[in-house]
Amino acid sequence: MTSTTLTPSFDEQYVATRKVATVGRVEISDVTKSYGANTVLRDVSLAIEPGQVVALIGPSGSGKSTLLRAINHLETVDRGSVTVDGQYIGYERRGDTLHELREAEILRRRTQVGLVFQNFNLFPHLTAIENIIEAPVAHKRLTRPDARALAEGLLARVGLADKADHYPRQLSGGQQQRVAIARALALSPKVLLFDEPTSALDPELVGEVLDVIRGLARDGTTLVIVTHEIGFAREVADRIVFLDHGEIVEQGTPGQVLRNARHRRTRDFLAKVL
Ligand SMILES: Nc1ncnc2c1ncn2[C@@H]1O[C@H](COP(=O)(O)OP(=O)(O)OP(=O)(O)O)[C@@H](O)[C@H]1O
Repeated sequence: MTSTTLTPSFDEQYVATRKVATVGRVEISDVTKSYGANTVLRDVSLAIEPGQVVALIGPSGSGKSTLLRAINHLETVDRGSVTVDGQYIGYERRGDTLHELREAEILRRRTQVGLVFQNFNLFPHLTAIENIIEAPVAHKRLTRPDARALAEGLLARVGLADKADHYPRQLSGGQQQRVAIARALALSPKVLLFDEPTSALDPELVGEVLDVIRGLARDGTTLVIVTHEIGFAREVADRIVFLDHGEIVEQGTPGQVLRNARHRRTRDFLAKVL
């Protein structure tokens, strides 16, 4: 009898180096959302396991950002629900019905889910380190000295220890985005959402932000990334979800979706972007 040693694919080797996560399970159940007559999400269901990295891809206007924002209740939905480790961010269940929580409680629960925007959203009048300090002081009741120590560690983690006292205008786009990621991490979120984190960057600055995201994936953070960077999605994601007209048309490993798409809509989209 002969035996064959299978060489693990790049994807398998990459996933094998990742830490095992136990928190950060996201469950999206039958989510439907309309703006007036425009239905932008239709019965979307998706379960994301702790530590999984999911890339959401799809044409402009397909509902990717809306779905991302529904995860941390920045967007309310018309039907369906989203939970993180079994907890609603915006609601509590009483009997058979969901009741929206008060703003203060929503903000408290939302700290479990960080969101990094395309345009960084840093406060221009605060330095890099001050931008990071504010969030844990406001939302985690950390003292300023403790928040500063945390922020210094996070700046080092994103490779910006020497830029702590720079204002956003003194930083490149890639550096600003790394400060925004450090700020999101300051609340120790279970899940990090990225809305096209590299699309506002000059091409030569994209790599440094992608490196930070790769590091987060290795550390076992649950990541949901809306991206037009199909190459990056292929490399970092465990699962690619293709959304079109508010529906999940297809999902699977990068190999399944990008090389062997089953649906014509997926193939047509990929033919345009690849
Ligand atoms: N606040 C809003 N009010 C009305 N319509 C909205 C609002 N936000 C989004 N939409 C509409 O919802 C649809 C989905 O938008 P969404 O931003 O989720 O798509 P997307 O896939 O992220 O697009 P893109 O790749 O261009 O960012 C679009 O038709 C958009 O015009």
